[in-house]
Amino acid sequence: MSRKVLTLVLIRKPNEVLLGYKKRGFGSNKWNGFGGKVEDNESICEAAIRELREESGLVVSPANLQQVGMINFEFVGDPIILEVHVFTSAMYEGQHFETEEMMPKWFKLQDIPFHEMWADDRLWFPLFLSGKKFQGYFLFQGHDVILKHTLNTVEHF
Ligand SMILES: Nc1[nH]c(=O)nc2c1ncn2[C@H]1C[C@H](O)[C@@H](COP(=O)(O)OP(=O)(O)OP(=O)(O)O)O1
Repeated sequence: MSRKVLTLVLIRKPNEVLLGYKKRGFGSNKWNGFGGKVEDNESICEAAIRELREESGLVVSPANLQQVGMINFEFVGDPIILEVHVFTSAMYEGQHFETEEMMPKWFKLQDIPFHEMWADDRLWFPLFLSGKKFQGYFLFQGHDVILKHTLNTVEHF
């Protein structure tokens, strides 16, 4: 088993969250946070900020970026574990814009499109939205079916 470290950033307003419709690549045709692979020359926080900027146009400073989750994903038949570090910020600069990869859109919290998101999101978003920190593990069969999972709140990372 080897690991790939990835980031996922969810920008919040009091009653809304910014999601992006992924137009290509892994998880395409789903609404998701912004993120991607951590490169060799950068920290996980630096990668989170860079991927957010590249995919949405928004800029967040390191001081405003808060880690809220850490999730390991395993896919049946794939020896690579995805270690996804989930961050949030309520402070950002810039205007979001559509990129080749993502179409950003604000969603009211009661209108989050879980039926068009990764199946795990429905399980951990409530923790994230209520300000809790969490750690999870999800075993997927294909991209839609969760065979097994664990999800726990944690005090800090
Ligand atoms: N089950 C899951 N639930 C979820 O909410 N986000 C997931 C997820 N599995 C992966 N992600 C996130 C992590 C990361 O932000 C993104 C995938 O990373 P990337 O955008 O780098 O993938 P790509 O294959 O598009 O890479 P590039 O071609 O390098 O852009 O999806």
